[in-house]
Amino acid sequence: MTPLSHLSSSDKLVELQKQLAGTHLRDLFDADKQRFDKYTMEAAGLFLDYSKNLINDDVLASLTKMAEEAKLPEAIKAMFSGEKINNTEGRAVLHTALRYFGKDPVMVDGKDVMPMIRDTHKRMKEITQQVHKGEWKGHTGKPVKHIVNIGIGGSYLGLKTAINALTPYHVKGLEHHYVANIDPNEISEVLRKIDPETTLFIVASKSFGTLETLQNAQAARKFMLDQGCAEADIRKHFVAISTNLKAIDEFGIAQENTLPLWDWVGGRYSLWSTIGLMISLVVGFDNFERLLKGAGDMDNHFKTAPLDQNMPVLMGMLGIWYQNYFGAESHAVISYDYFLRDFPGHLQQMDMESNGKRTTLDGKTVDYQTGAVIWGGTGTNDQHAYHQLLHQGTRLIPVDFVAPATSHNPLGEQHPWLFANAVAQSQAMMQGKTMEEIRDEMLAAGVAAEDVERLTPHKVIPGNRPNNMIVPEKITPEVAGALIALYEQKVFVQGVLWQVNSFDQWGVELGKVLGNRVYDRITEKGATSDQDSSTNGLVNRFKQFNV
Ligand SMILES: O=P(O)(O)OC[C@H]1O[C@H](O)[C@H](O)[C@@H](O)[C@@H]1O
Repeated sequence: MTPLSHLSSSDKLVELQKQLAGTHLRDLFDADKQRFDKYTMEAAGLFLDYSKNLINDDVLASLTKMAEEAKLPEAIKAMFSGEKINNTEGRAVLHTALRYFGKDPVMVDGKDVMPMIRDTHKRMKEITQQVHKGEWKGHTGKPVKHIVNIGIGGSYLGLKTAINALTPYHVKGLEHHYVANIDPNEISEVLRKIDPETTLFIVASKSFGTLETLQNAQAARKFMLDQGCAEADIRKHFVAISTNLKAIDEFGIAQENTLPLWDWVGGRYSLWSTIGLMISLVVGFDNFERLLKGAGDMDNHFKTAPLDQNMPVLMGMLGIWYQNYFGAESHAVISYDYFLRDFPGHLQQMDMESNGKRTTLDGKTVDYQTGAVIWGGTGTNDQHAYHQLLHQGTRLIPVDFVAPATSHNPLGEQHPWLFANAVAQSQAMMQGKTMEEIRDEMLAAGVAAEDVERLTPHKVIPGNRPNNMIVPEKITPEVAGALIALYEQKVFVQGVLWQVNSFDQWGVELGKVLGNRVYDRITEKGATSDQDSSTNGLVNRFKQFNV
């Protein structure tokens, strides 16, 4: 347990944890038949059942009190109003402005950013329509049939998640591909599938300085030239998105094919920006706008709902309850929807790059745990893989199940079975199975008494494992937007309570710097001997096979 002792309301939570530690979720359900009615809520098309959490009214009241003490309402206001809350980079955090459709100005450094946002939406719509109508033509005059997003991290994970979530909305006749990794296998596979005459590459990079993206963009450019596209026609096949317009120019992408981005949009929060061009191309601009509107609805809820009826606040505070008061170390998100299969990967960057920090906003080292290890996957597949550990392992792993009530593909009884499995997993985690139940079941089935004794301990499932169920009616663009925004705001809530800057990522820099140094050693002649012995050895092994 690593309580947030910088907050005086934390003491009460320590006490409540001790009281609840001896209580089973089953008992909480038995004691209060209204538990479901009490601990469910709806916002922006998302229904949340948080009744299977180790909570009671006192816990919720104390968590709310702690959020107030941590000045969460003030922090929410500061973010939405464009204050420079990213204090290590001196930046505002305004991805929320990208999905704001109201009339009020949103000011950064004395300037309303809304007209710029509307201009770029217009531009995104134009590009999308040109491609869809076959007006955007390649160097041989053929319309675009393949679009390739070259980008990594925040310039890949979010847009891919949204695009796959919206599979039923994909426009016909366009193939979409992604190149993120510097591993040459990835781009080679994509280049093998596309037709150079009908391909449009989108180079998406906030900084336009990311190694992987620049190398892949150069490889794509070379491929086009090798395939007979003249240098002067390269512009017909490349669009670039970045804050760094100078670097785009140096790379050789025409200015008219460039979309801007702003430093107040964090990479992992950028799918709502021009980085989302790929989404607009794949699902159409109207559906992209619907995605933005859904996220905007969630923002509005987050901004206006009282803390104790606020979905991102509740989910954020419940996460803190388990990480800091029950000693949980990770948090799983499991979607019972094939189209949401990329969601956990996006959440990993969104959450772990945001709150994987150990220094408070004013430079002190924390004395409590911060960001949880986020992981997950797709049901029902994962039931046949790692759910064993969720049910009988030694660790407490809170889970969010995301399970839409209806499917875009109602095929026989498959969707009811899918949903039934989601609910059953949630119920099994909560209830477990007692020794008595197992014993009685086996005896009734005629199992020999000595086998009953031998097998019972293996079959006991402790239950009492907290979980949330998120049940939208269906994954529409609005719902997908609201769902992603829900988790973004949950991450924000936790960052405020943990007093960290959720919007920088200094930790990823060291690996990049050392990567350059190791690359220099790998490409220098002769044996390498000036690094630690492991680095020297590994570099020299590489050289042995690459003379
Ligand atoms: O969009 P880019 O500037 O190319 O950045 C891509 C990614 O690079 C870095 O690794 C950062 O840690 C990520 O936050 C970012 O999303």
